[in-house]
Amino acid sequence: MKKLYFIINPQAKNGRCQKVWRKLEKILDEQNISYEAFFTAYHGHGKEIVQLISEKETGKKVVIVVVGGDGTMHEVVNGAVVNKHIQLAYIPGGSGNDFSRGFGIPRNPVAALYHLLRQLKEEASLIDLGRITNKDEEYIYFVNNMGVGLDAHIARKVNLSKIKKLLNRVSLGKLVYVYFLLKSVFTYQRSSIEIIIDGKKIAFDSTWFVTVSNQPFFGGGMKISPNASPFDGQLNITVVHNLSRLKLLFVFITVFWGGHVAFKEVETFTGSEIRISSPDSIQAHADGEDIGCTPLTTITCRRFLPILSKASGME
Ligand SMILES: Nc1ncnc2c1ncn2[C@@H]1O[C@H](COP(=O)(O)OP(=O)(O)OP(=O)(O)O)[C@@H](O)[C@H]1O
Repeated sequence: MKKLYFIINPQAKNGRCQKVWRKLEKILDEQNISYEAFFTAYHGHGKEIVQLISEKETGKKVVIVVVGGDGTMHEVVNGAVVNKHIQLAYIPGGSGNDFSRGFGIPRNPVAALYHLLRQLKEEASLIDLGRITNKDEEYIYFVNNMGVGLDAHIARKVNLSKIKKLLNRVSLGKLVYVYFLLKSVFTYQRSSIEIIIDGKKIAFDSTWFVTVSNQPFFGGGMKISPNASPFDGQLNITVVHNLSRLKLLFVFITVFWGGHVAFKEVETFTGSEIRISSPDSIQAHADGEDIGCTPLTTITCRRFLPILSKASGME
């Protein structure tokens, strides 16, 4: 049996993840499953805990299970990439949980735990990751998506918001992205952006955002990139530009089923190296976490991270 570690963000979903963990802990204890649990205490701690586990278990195969949201998964992924003997798994405990949508993991945390326990006996699947190089030449990996423009602006607002707490309390946490979109749509300043995809330069005026996806979902269930797959060695780029504020709202409704890609103002591309720059620096995010501003270069890291999940529809 592989050694099992849990990294729990007790603050995910505004503290409701603690309740989720208590349920999971009870099942693990009832089934006499041996594990160790660590709790994140601050932003960035998830990555540090992975390093700690890795030093303790040098060279041994271990499974690290994230119990939290996409932000915690992002931190753990960034710790795990340098330790090839670590396999990752995920139990949704956050507000958005797009990782579980994109990787076929049950949305119910208890069902996700049983799913994981079954997967422990199986081989892990190697998935693609995106790797961003920022202007300080630092690497930032993402598992879901990265973006520049309005999506990063909203991600920052969401992370700092009090309304998220309120919505989580009535189990509507994933609507927080919708709330901030509605708030930002009439004030956000669009920009010119230049993208170079595998050497081919494309310039866009009046751009709302550019999203680079490894899997289809963003922002708590929006199907921003319906064709993205973490197994194809490619990243999927979505550019929304030259669109009036009112029409953006209309197009936005269709993003929940991926219908937005039919609009002429929504352009999609695929590539394995994407350079994004702009005359003024524009906010960027990776997996919903603030990562500074443009210019940025993103590449695909093909079949880079072992993940324990093999739901139907996945390779
Ligand atoms: N103990 C802690 N106190 C405060 N913030 C923390 C703590 N542990 C982790 N964090 C930070 O909380 C942020 C949000 O965490 P996470 O994404 O897991 O939950 P969420 O926002 O509820 O879910 P989602 O991202 O799926 O919407 C992350 O940036 C993470 O670094």
